[in-house]
Amino acid sequence: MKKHITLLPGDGIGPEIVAAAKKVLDVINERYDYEFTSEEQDIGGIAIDKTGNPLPEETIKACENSDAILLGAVGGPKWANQSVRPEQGLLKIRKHFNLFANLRPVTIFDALESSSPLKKEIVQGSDLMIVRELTGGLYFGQPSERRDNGKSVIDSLTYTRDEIERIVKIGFDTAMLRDKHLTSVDKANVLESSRMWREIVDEIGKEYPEVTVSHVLVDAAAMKLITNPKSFDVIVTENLFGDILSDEASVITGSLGVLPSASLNQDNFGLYEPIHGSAPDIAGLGKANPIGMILSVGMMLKYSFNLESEAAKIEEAVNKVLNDGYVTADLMSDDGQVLSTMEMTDKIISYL
Ligand SMILES: NC(=O)c1ccc[n+]([C@@H]2O[C@H](COP(=O)([O-])OP(=O)(O)OC[C@H]3O[C@@H](n4cnc5c(N)ncnc54)[C@H](O)[C@@H]3O)[C@@H](O)[C@H]2O)c1
Ligand SMILES: CC(C)[C@H](C(=O)O)[C@@H](O)C(=O)O
Ligand SMILES: [Mg+2]
Repeated sequence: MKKHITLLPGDGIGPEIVAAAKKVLDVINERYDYEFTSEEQDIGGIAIDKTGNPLPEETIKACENSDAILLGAVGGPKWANQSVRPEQGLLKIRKHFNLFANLRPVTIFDALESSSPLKKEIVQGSDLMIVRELTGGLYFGQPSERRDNGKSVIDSLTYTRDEIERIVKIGFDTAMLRDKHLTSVDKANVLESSRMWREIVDEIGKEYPEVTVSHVLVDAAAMKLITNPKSFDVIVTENLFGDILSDEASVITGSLGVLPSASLNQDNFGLYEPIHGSAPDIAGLGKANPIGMILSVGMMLKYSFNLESEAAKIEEAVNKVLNDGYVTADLMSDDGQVLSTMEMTDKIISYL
């Protein structure tokens, strides 16, 4: 099998974790006789510094000519107050490729049950999937601007029926492959968009009689997620709520650094990235946890290339490394051996 992948390291710890992903890809090439070629392109702050544009045309072209995209992270304090920001590059690439379906699995590794600040009996055995709408809602609404000489400001939340229907269907399809329980998270007690969302979930639910559906308001869902994570199987929700809830869910798994994601379009073309950001506080120190990035490589193998067993091998290797007591600095551990980004990567590779 031949595949070409565009690597977008981006900013902060992005280059460190994408180097880890590349190492894993190279090893998969050698051990399983695949031909995964790759090239690096710029996105985010580094692209602004070089070209003034957070998503240069050259990057788009390279991604268009690829079978999948792996992204590290974008952003950082250097660009936070500029009119052109790194995060715009990420939003643009998601929109350009119509990557509306963002899958964020939240699975706790046995060895990390004590790494969570939550009680072990609460997190033990947690396994849920957040299906986040990724190309609509507040992050893309127009107008979005300051008004009246800065005396007021507007951000707009719009969704079309089609946009809601397609992500809700992904939510139901995902539930069918799992425990057949879908929690739709909204704010229907306040927002019209959420009331329409709820109606559409109920309509589409009729086509999935085997799936039980719960509607939960986002504020209550935020509470329930960390008090009773095992009550969730699949969560389907709009862009902003999914962003916030997925970072919150990382508390269950011990660290933001271990959660991967897939952002897919209707043809299963995908961009794969850990859910965390560029972690400016630890950038360049070799402290970044590469697990979220490496599991994102696994998601790429599974969702874009149909290599399920190879994806499972990556997860198993991560599981074994953690079971043997190896951790990175972000994972609270009393007796674990703390490894750097590359040491952790090499350890995972040695267990592959
Ligand atoms: N997909 C993305 O590219 C993405 C996602 C989220 C945030 N961001 C951007 O990243 C920048 C920093 O944002 P932030 O600080 O709010 O969030 P962040 O996710 O970068 O960091 C939050 C905390 O988690 C830690 N952390 C994150 N990833 C880690 C890893 N792999 N290993 C160990 N520790 C890790 C950080 O050190 C920090 O303490 C901002 O510019 C933000 O817009 C980008
Ligand atoms: C950086 C930002 C635009 C991004 C988002 O909100 O989608 C990030 O927080 C994420 O979760 O991928
Ligand atoms: Mg986020």
